[in-house]
Amino acid sequence: MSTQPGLVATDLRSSRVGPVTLHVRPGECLAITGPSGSGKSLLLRLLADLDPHTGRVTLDDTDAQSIPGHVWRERVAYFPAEPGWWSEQACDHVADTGAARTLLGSVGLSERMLSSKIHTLSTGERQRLALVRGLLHKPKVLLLDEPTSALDPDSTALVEQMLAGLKRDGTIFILVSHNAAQTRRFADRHFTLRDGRLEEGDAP
Ligand SMILES: Nc1ncnc2c1ncn2[C@@H]1O[C@H](COP(=O)(O)OP(=O)(O)OP(=O)(O)O)[C@@H](O)[C@H]1O
Repeated sequence: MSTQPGLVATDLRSSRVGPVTLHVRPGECLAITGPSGSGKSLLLRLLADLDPHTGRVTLDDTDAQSIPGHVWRERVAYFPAEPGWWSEQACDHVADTGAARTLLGSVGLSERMLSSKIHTLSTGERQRLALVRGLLHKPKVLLLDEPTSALDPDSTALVEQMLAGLKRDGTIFILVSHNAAQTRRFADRHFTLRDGRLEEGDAP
C-alpha cells in the first residue's frame, strides 16, 4: 500500500517555474489559474516530465525517474491546449477503436470521425479527439490545459460530465483554466501561479 497515495511534487523547479510542492489525492481536482505567461503550461509539462527540471514527482510512491518517460506519461497524461498530431488520419491516433467508440460518444463525437483527416476536423472536434486519445491509456492523473476552450456550452457540459465520472472513480486532476465558472464547478482546491510559485486561495 502506498504511504502517500496520489500525485506528490516536491521542490519541483525549472528555470521559469518553481519551487513547487503539492499533493493531489485520488479523486481530487486542483485548479491552477494565473495570468497569461505565468508558467501554468510549463508547470504541467514538468509534472509530465516533458521538460528538464529538478525536484521529485511521485505517483502512489512511484518516482517519475524510476520508470521510462512514456510509461510515466501514460499514467500522468498531459493534454496541451493545442494538441499535436503525428499522422494525417484520425484513426491512426486511436489504437483501440472499440474502446474509443464509447469515449467518443460520451463527448458528443461520432465514430465516423475516425475516418476523417485531422485537418478537416473543427478545433472543438480535435480538442475532444485528443482527450479521447489520451484517455485510452487509462491515465491515473489528467493534466488538463484549457480542456474545453474551443467548445460550446453543451459540448463543455458533456466533457465535464465524462470527466466527473473519472473523478468519482479516483482519477486525479490538475486543471489549468481561464474559465472561472468551470474551475468553481469542477475543482476542489484553487491555486494561483504567481512568480513561478503556487498560492492556495478561494475559488475565483
Ligand atoms: N519552450 C520554451 N522556451 C522558452 N520559453 C518558453 C517556452 N515555453 C514557454 N515559454 C515561456 O514561458 C512563459 C510561461 O509560458 P506558459 O505557456 O507556461 O504560460 P501560461 O501561464 O500557460 O500562459 P497562457 O495562460 O497564455 O496559456 C512564457 O513567457 C513563455 O513565453
